Amino acid sequence: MSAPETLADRVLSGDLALHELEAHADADTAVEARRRLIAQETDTDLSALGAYAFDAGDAQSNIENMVGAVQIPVGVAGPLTVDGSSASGTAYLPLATTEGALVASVNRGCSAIQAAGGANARVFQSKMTRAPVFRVENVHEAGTVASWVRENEAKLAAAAAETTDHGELLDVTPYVVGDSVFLRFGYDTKDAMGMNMATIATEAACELLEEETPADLVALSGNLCSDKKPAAINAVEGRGRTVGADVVLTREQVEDRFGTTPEAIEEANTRKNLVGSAKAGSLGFNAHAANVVAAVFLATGQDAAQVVEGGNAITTVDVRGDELYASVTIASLDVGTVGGGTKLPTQNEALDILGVRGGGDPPGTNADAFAERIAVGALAGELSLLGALAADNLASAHEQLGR
Ligand SMILES: CC(C)(COP(=O)([O-])OP(=O)([O-])OC[C@H]1O[C@@H](n2cnc3c(N)ncnc32)[C@H](O)[C@@H]1OP(=O)([O-])[O-])[C@@H](O)C(=O)NCCC(=O)NCCSC(=O)C[C@@](C)(O)CC(=O)[O-]
Ligand SMILES: NC(=O)C1=CN([C@@H]2O[C@H](COP(=O)(O)OP(=O)(O)OC[C@H]3O[C@@H](n4cnc5c(N)ncnc54)[C@H](OP(=O)(O)O)[C@@H]3O)[C@@H](O)[C@H]2O)C=CC1
Repeated sequence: MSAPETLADRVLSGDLALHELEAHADADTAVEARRRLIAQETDTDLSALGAYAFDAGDAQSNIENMVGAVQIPVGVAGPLTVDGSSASGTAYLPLATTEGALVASVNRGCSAIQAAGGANARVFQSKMTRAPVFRVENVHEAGTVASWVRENEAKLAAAAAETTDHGELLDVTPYVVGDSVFLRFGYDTKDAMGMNMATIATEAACELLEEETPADLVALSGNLCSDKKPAAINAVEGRGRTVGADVVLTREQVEDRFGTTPEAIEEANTRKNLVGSAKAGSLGFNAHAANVVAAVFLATGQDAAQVVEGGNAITTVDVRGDELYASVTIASLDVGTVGGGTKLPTQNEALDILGVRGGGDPPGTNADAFAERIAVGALAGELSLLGALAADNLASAHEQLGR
């Protein structure tokens, strides 16, 4: 095994490629060699990047050309009691962020929800999607392929099942545009977010489809999935977990926690989250659901690019007599408690705070509980920010805490 300096010199001399270092040293030495080289080449001090708290070998399936790790401060909001289909009881919410005032705000929302005895939450659908695109001759052939798919879903499911123990093909929906056929495959991926699982399973199903029909696969992802892009299909049909949360607060709780009235919060929600979002052509009819989604995703090893879909949320607020009803429904929350970045040690610990590390019993229940806790966290964030806007103290809060 070579020392980091020797390895770095071999890369500089052209003897080794930058990405080949792990084949010539243990993972931590390879990372150190690469960091030295980049520091030298860029004349920088990268010692903070090198101060990370896990073995580089643990991250080998998560990163290539590793030079270190960035650290994001993690705070907690809560306690927060959830009555869900899988989540039950009280837990804290780990939030990784650099936006001052965010944790304080979510914490304030949590304290209001706690005063009300907790929030309800429910996963309505769990379906990760992958939508390949096929070339056909013309619309007649497109019709033939779509019909074959509708009649042979069981065969496609069997082909997909060959590739995974946990994944299950739920449905396949054909969409035709001229000589292109898109098939939106939807899978129950249990506790995995499921994007690798669904992609591998869909490839197997596509091989069968190409054997049995005139369709030619052009791309295994044809963007109707729709992964990591703002898309109405996810907002309408859902993707990953579709999950809702709601709570009823008394007038006293609203006044005590937010210094404003139920009527003022309702008006802020209507004019901002509903009318303002409609005028903006927004897909998300909420204030900042993505703030909570992003902070929990970073803390727990979710795929950060899928925050795009996690922002597909609608917040409703209604005065009911002398009480305030508030809800958040997230259409496409892509979460897992196994796989991807969830297995890294710090991310594992964050999942432990929520009590959802690893596979659930039965499978799928941990990721369901996780989704429900995120939805309630988003509700806490919505209530607090709407409260701050209604009481006109958003700017002053960020002057005090956020700078
Ligand atoms: C900042 C507060 C919470 C002050 O709120 P406050 O009511 O003035 O403060 P308070 O001292 O009376 O404390 C009330 C509660 O807030 C919490 N709290 C208070 N301070 C802390 C703290 N240091 N650490 C942890 N928790 C804290 C805590 O729960 C506390 O209760 P207690 O425990 O004392 O009984 C409030 O003004 C607020 O929430 N403002 C809104 C800020 C916000 O939501 N920012 C989110 C980011 S904005 C953004 O990114 C999106 C945006 C705005 O662009 C989207 C859009 O277009 O709408
Ligand atoms: N390939 C792509 O196109 C994309 C990939 N990604 C990346 O994909 C990764 C996430 O993919 P994902 O498939 O979730 O994870 P992994 O690829 O890490 O696979 C997780 C595997 O865990 C196994 N498993 C064990 N216990 C359970 C359980 N209780 N529930 C479900 N599965 C279980 C499953 O094996 P088995 O299947 O054998 O049952 C599953 O396939 C992330 O790193 C993400 O960044 C993101 C977007 C696109």
